[in-house]
Amino acid sequence: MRYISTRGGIAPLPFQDALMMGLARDGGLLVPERLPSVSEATLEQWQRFSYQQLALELLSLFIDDIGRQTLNELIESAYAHFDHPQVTPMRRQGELFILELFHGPTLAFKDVALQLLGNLFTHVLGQRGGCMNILGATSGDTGSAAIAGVRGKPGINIFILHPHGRTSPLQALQMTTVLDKNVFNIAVRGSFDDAQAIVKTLFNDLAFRDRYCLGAVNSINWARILAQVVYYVFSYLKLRGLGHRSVDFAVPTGNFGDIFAGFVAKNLLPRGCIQRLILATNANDILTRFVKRGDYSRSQVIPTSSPSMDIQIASNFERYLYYLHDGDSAALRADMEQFAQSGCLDLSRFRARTAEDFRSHSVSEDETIATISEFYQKHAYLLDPHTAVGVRAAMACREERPVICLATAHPAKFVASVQKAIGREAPMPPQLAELAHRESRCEVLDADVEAVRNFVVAHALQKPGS
Ligand SMILES: Cc1ncc(COP(=O)(O)O)c(C=O)c1O
Ligand SMILES: N[C@@H](CCOP(=O)(O)O)C(=O)O
Repeated sequence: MRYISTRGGIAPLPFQDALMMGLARDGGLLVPERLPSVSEATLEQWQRFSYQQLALELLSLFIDDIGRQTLNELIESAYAHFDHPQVTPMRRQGELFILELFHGPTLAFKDVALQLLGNLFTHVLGQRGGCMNILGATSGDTGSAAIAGVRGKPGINIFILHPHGRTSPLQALQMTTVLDKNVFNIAVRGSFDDAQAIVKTLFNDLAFRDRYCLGAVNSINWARILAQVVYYVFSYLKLRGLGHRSVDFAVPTGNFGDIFAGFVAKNLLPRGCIQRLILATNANDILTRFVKRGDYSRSQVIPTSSPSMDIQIASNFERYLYYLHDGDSAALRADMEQFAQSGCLDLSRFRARTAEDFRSHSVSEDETIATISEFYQKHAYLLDPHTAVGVRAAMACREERPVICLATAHPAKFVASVQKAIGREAPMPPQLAELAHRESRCEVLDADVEAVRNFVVAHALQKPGS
């Protein structure tokens, strides 16, 4: 399998090069040259596979430059520290199925991909030699999961930008209390969009990128999307085993990475297995407006109780737009340029196609808290605010099929919202309870490219001989 850029400006690459490139060198995002498809007969064979076995089969469809045995070892070790044998267990709660994606070390769905990504980076660096400086932006969860995936690994430094004071306090501590020498946290005075823009600007400075061997952990990296496809297929197979041939997924959405993995899974499986993706947003509803009206126009980021989704410019939207344009990179480039200049696009001409893929609903703050509270009263099951946004959207958009709701984070990470909803805190897992007593380290900088660049230069690993 080869990878190409949405913007059409690079020669096709094998997987390992795509992994190391992260953001395409022409400013676009890498996508596979073609999407493979999985037959009914293959699905029958996969029906009883463990999470790890299924991951090996699915990843092998997209990775042909890492030997099968090595890939198997990387997968096994990635999921060895999850606290549930099924990695992503699913529970029925009333009419909904809750897919728990928070059983990894940092208690959010990001661990599923980032534990594997850390292993893949180490494997490729081990073969090629050299070093890597990871540069990423987080609104709360990618940061700690990426840090957990690479802390202490030789040949890798990691620089993570988060919006100062806009994550939950525990999310910030999960990052800043990691004191390994290769970990650097930067709190930028601004929003997640500001942080993500700084990261992209530095990646698009090709001389800087090459000199400092920048690597990407955000979902701009295709490997992130790929690893996330697995839990869609795994959970679909579970419901298929119960006699459900067709399902919908409800996905709380910010940067459009998770739901894009769902789009890949939908297209990989036989037609109709995944019928619709329910795209759930909080008050930052640009993507809901896109699905409902084709209106893709950005506004100010609004802080909410689901802070990891406080995003207006969803980086992976470019990948979906590329498919809407049927792979026409020139048309995609024109749209991306127009959006960069004006902050809006009229995509209403795609509404019929978009409706085949998505339903969407935007959830208010009051509804988010009420959903946590009502769900707890009804099922004695605690949702985190992001998952609550997805559950509320599922209830608003569901049709006659079962809906699998992605539970993207553990509720204990969001103390204030849970307290507001049920009048007390969620039981605290030990890895969170101890954080408040730990030493922490973080650099606070203005949301300014040069300030971040200088910080990275001062702390980056250098290529041998440079
Ligand atoms: C807990 C949680 N839920 C949902 C999301 C949204 O996922 P995505 O950005 O892939 O759309 C995020 C952030 O990515 C998150 O951290
Ligand atoms: N919500 C995310 C934002 C970054 O998204 P990513 O999937 O592109 O890494 C976070 O928690 O940081």
